[in-house]
Amino acid sequence: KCPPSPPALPIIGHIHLLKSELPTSFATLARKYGPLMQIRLGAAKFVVVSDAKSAQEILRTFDTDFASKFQPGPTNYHIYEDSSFVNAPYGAYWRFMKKLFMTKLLAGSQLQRFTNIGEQETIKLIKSLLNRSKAGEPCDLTAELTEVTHSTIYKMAMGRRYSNNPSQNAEIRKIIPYNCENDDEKDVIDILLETYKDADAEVKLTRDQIAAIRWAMKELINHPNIFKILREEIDSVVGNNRLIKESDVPKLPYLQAVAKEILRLHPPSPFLRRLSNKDSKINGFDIQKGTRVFINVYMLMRDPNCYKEPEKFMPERFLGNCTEMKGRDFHYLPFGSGRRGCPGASLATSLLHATIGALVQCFDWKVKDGEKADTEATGTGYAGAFASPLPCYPITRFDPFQE
Ligand code: HEM
Repeated sequence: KCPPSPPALPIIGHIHLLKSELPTSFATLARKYGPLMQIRLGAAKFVVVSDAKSAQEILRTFDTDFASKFQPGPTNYHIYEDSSFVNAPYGAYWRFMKKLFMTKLLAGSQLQRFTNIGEQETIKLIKSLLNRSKAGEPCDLTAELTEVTHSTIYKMAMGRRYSNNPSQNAEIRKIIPYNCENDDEKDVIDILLETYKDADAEVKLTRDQIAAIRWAMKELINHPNIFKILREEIDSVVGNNRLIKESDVPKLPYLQAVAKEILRLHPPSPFLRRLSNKDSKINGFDIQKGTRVFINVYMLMRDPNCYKEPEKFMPERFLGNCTEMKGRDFHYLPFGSGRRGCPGASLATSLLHATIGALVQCFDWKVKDGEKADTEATGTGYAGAFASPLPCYPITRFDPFQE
């Protein structure tokens, strides 16, 4: 019993049924063809999952059987195909990297070091925006955030060897040796260097982080009432003589709710990708070994049976006991779930809190050429909204560095 499929055309399959925004196109088809459907894009076949029950079966009950990922593009053109941790097949290499991430890179003092780097970079961002504000200049917030995120990732990867000179960083990247072809000969350093040179990981991490902050600022500019509540909360906890810090966050539930709501409404990765390692049955349908699966988390996180007025930006839904979310883990998946879930989730959220908090604490925001920040829908293609420019004016309201 195979999942149903919309009528296909020869050669192109279902491409003609899709608009440029893939998550919403798949959602429209799923409403007609059901929570599990087969889609063919040219020669490539996929199963698209659109309900929490099937997602739970894949990500929890049969997690190991679906623990590999397929490459989103043609693999022949993937330069770092063999070294990518983000896309690595489930196996010894992935397990080794995962362990390294969880026990060394994203644990204990390293995690604290990353959080400190995040805080230093936020200070740099605020200082740069204060200068813009003083000069009465507009800024492209996306460009500023890109700069900060790149520099954060380089500092995390290179530690003390990182320099403040951008051209030197480019040089460092060029000279890192990368000639170990044979998997058996790789040592820890080779693998770490590969991870560092992993274009997928770097692009993805940079893109996700920037997309989330950019969406947060757009929604906050367009919802002055929510902006005001958030600022009042920050003022009441942090006071008015210093910049917000990561350690303030536990006392800032509204800030946490804003970040959660941003990731619900605008997940930087609207799809999770899985590749089945063996034949299985999901939600009553047969899924063959080798099937490529897209889980449409964009749709799950806008399910009207789970969220009241799902299209609206309402951080309140994540406050208090959060009854809306009880037992609904598989309706909230901005960081994925299971073995392949995002190991950087807590670091990412803590960077998100610090940056959004500081931007709200220090500035009023005006959008160039008009009242509202344009909130284009999901962004085109497979990925979430890419980092398009966000031109706006920061108006200094509080300068934590004033003597
Ligand atoms: C707002 C920021 C971020 C978002 C929304 C995000 C989201 C995601 C998502 C959805 C996945 C796929 C999960 C799945 O398939 O179940 C993922 C994987 C991953 N993320 Fe993140 N991420 C973010 C930031 C970070 C950061 C800061 C790091 C590292 C420091 C990180 C490291 C990774 C890695 C290594 C994987 C691949 C894990 C694997 O395949 O086993 N992410 N992320």
